[in-house]
Amino acid sequence: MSAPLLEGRGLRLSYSGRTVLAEAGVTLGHGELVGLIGPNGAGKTTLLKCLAGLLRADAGTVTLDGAALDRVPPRLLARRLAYLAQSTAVHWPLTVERVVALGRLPHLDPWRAPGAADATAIERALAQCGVAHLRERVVTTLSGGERARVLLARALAVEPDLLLADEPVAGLDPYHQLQVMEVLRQGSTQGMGTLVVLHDLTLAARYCDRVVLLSRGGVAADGPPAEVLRPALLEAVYGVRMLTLEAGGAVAYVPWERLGRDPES
Ligand SMILES: Nc1ncnc2c1ncn2[C@@H]1O[C@H](COP(=O)(O)OP(=O)(O)OP(=O)(O)O)[C@@H](O)[C@H]1O
Repeated sequence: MSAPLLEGRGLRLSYSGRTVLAEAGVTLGHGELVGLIGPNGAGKTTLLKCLAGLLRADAGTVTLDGAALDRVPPRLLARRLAYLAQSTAVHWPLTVERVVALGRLPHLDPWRAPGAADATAIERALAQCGVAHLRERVVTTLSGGERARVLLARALAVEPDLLLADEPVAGLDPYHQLQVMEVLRQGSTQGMGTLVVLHDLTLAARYCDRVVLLSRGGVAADGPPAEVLRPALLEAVYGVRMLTLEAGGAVAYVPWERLGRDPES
């Protein structure tokens, strides 16, 4: 059997003696769209950073196509893996088009100017994220939701095999939440493996092939959305009773009632 596209196993990480990741593990296959969910502070960003090679765990392994991630040459890794951070802060006053073009940097070398393939990737990413009309705008002047979509476009312009996206729909209006999830879904049909941090369980249920529920730094459940998003499990992990609304074979999850103290505190 071939190795998964990305695999993290037994990842442990502590800050000042406080456990943030406790034997966390996740796999991601080619063409899979996997939702990473869990309460604030559960360790989702930390896990994503470990999987991206941005943070070294105290123990455990991360492999890309079966090879240790830290052995993959940085330039090759930058071509294959795109990481979309939770923060949408941008400090450089570049135009939107230039920001998205930065996604092509791993594919260029000092002796080759950007070519047709680069231009195509940039145009496609601008269009997919609905920001082509903003191309001449300076990115620091954009609204939060506009900026978030520009940063996703930069990640997609890489044309990576693997996208690790930390809350790409945070701060987006309903139209653009659906647009972004559709873009991720489309990426999957073209073979891109995506691990996406989400707080919206309805989006996770509707778009993801699989959902990984993180709680207190460990994986509480990993499986198809219908198996993971069970009322009793959600109550235990989130400390919230969810209303579930079923319509046309889909399930919507509405946070309804807090059941006690914050389960991560
Ligand atoms: N550099 C750090 N030093 C100390 N503690 C940290 C550090 N980075 C993260 N933490 C702690 O680790 C825990 C997990 O943080 P992380 O950002 O991974 O959570 P998360 O699941 O992504 O949360 P959220 O949903 O709020 O984004 C939190 O309790 C956080 O306070």
